[in-house]
Amino acid sequence: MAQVMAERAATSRRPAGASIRIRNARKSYGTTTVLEHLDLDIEAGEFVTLLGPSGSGKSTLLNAIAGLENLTGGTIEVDGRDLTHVPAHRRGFGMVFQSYALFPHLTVAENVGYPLRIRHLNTRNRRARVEKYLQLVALDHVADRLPSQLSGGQQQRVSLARAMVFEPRVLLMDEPLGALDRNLRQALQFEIRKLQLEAGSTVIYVTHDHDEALSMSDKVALLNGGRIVQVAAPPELYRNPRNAYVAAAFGETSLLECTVLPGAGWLEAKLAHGGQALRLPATPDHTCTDGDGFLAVRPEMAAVTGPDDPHRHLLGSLTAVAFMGGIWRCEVRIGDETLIATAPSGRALGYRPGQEIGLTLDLDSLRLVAA
Ligand SMILES: Nc1ncnc2c1ncn2[C@@H]1O[C@H](COP(=O)(O)OP(=O)(O)OP(=O)(O)O)[C@@H](O)[C@H]1O
Repeated sequence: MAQVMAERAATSRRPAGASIRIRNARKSYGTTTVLEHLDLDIEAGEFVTLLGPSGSGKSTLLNAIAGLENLTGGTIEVDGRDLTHVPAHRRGFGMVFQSYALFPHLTVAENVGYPLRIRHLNTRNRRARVEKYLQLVALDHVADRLPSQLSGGQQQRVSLARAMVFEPRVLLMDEPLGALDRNLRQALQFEIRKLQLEAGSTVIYVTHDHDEALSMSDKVALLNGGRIVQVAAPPELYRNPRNAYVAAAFGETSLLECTVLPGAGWLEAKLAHGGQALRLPATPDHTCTDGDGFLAVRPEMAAVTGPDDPHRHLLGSLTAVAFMGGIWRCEVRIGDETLIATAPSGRALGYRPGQEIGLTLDLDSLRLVAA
């Protein structure tokens, strides 16, 4: 009962995450422009990932939100308050970096308690809070060790607990799992998301790992060259990419060059290589509705069949086959381009590389995208 009441009390004083509104953010170093006219809206309690290739401006944007970098122009509002010129230490955000940045001479518990000490929390409350967060990251059994006596994954969990212990409204993370091996990354991805949902904080998370972004986030902002190309929930980004860059950024996609001709209720995609054509339902999800673009095909949208199948949509030549457990992964040549298709692996494929095959396509899911 006491436990339930304590948990209720903790819940009732739990701070909700803050909302963040970035408008027309710009950053230049001399003549080099790093962020350009960037807008981003983050709702309270959202987990938003900044994803993009090296040099696309992810860290610069995160550091500007943290107050560690000054913008050249634009504004950052947090819960409606303009924080653009407020220094980092006054923003009260938690931060986690790839390098754990723990104090080497302090124990795990002292490291986690540090943000509370500088906020002058009394010893009793400090102890209780440190214990709670060490339990949350499953490290209460190593509270008295020094960071050097921990593994990399454990050290990163300490820095996570230290960033969360003062229950910040905003938690900023810059590639926090970048130095860890794959298995540990996956375990910690799950843990971070669980902790964030529990605490209700707003998280902005930088990564260049697409799978990490898709699996953890409420929303992903995909950056390229200092601009946000598309920001949306992961299923939306996956299903309805705005252009070929976004389509290629998530999962495997075959992009076939085509020319689009609009019709009444349909769009015709004339493939640039091989001379075949395809009619798709004209929905608002296509971003190329007239002229040159790409037909974006995910492997699960294209199934291999016989060349004489009356339901086939395209013809191609099978060039390679791989057994992937649940499916056969098939590389199919169409003109000069390659399309990845699948076939169920419950039975023999029945076709060998070099053979002509047919493809049936999920026409409702295919997208015609701008370059
Ligand atoms: N102090 C600086 N002076 C000049 N250019 C800089 C400076 N800091 C960053 N840049 C440039 O700004 C661009 C964006 O850098 P940023 O670190 O934000 O990219 P990123 O997407 O986080 O990349 P990565 O994934 O490699 O960390 C890069 O081209 C970088 O060279």
